[in-house]
Amino acid sequence: MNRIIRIGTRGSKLALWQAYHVADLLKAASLQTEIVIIETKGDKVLDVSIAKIGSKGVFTEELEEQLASGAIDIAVHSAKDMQSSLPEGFELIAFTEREKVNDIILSHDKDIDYRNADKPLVLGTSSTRRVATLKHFYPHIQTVEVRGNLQTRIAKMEAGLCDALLLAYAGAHRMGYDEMICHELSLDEFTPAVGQGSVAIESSVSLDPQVRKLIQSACHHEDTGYRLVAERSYLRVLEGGCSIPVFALAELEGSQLKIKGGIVSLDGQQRIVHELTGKKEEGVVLGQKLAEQVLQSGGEKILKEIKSALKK
Ligand SMILES: NCc1[nH]cc(CCC(=O)O)c1CC(=O)O
Repeated sequence: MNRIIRIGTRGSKLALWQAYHVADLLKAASLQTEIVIIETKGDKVLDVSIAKIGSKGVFTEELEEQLASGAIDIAVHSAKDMQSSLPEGFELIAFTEREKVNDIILSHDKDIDYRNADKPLVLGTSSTRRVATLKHFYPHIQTVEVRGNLQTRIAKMEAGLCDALLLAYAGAHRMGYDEMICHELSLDEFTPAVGQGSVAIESSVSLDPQVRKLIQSACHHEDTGYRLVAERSYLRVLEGGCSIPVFALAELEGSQLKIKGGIVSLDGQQRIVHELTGKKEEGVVLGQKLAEQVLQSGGEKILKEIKSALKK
């Protein structure tokens, strides 16, 4: 095909890494690509916490305008940052192969020992899931909010704001900071955010079906797809924006899909987790069932408390 696939992306280093990753996958399938950088509202308002501007679409709206006008064919995002329901007229057409899903602790100090309650530790993070999870399992750890891209966060840590950062492995790895990773956290305690570690490709529903198919066969990783469909179905029921500490991880065991997910209260006092297994093709239903179990066993009350706390 002679047509150039135009890839829209934000301009941050992580976003560009992801866009070039997708471009590489397309090129490997002999498709031509062009990268178009688009600034979003989320990139402009760096000093306000995302939980406060209202997370809905702050990093995606401008990209969607360009998708709708046909100026770009696809938009590339961290799958984790995508709302569970997209605005009408848009869809996720592919998920790239997921890498390690764990959260990690990143620091220059190799002696960080987060399990030792006698050793004071300040961790930088801006994820409510990570803060609440720390409060639950490691209440001795102090946290401080650190926003901005990874490079900015590391600079703030180096300036003394915190001893270490709590981040996704995927982002640290993509940005080339593997050597600063001092701990990989357990998936049972730090169950990741929905979609963590995969890159999502979004298009307008009116994208030429032939182009859509070519992009999917070049970029979509089937097993990752099964996992993310289930996790995103879970998230959709809980209406969890990125400011709500919900988590879910689906894993394949042969043709079976096992999904574990839950919610943790902001103060870390309550953490509800359930697990379900079913056929990998039934991810949507599994995710919904899991969400219902979590809601019925106390999750609903936690969710209400969180929503009213965030409004203040
Ligand atoms: N919330 C921001 C964000 N969105 C995607 C990643 C990393 C890549 C990924 O998790 O897929 C990160 C950084 C982080 O959570 O540490």
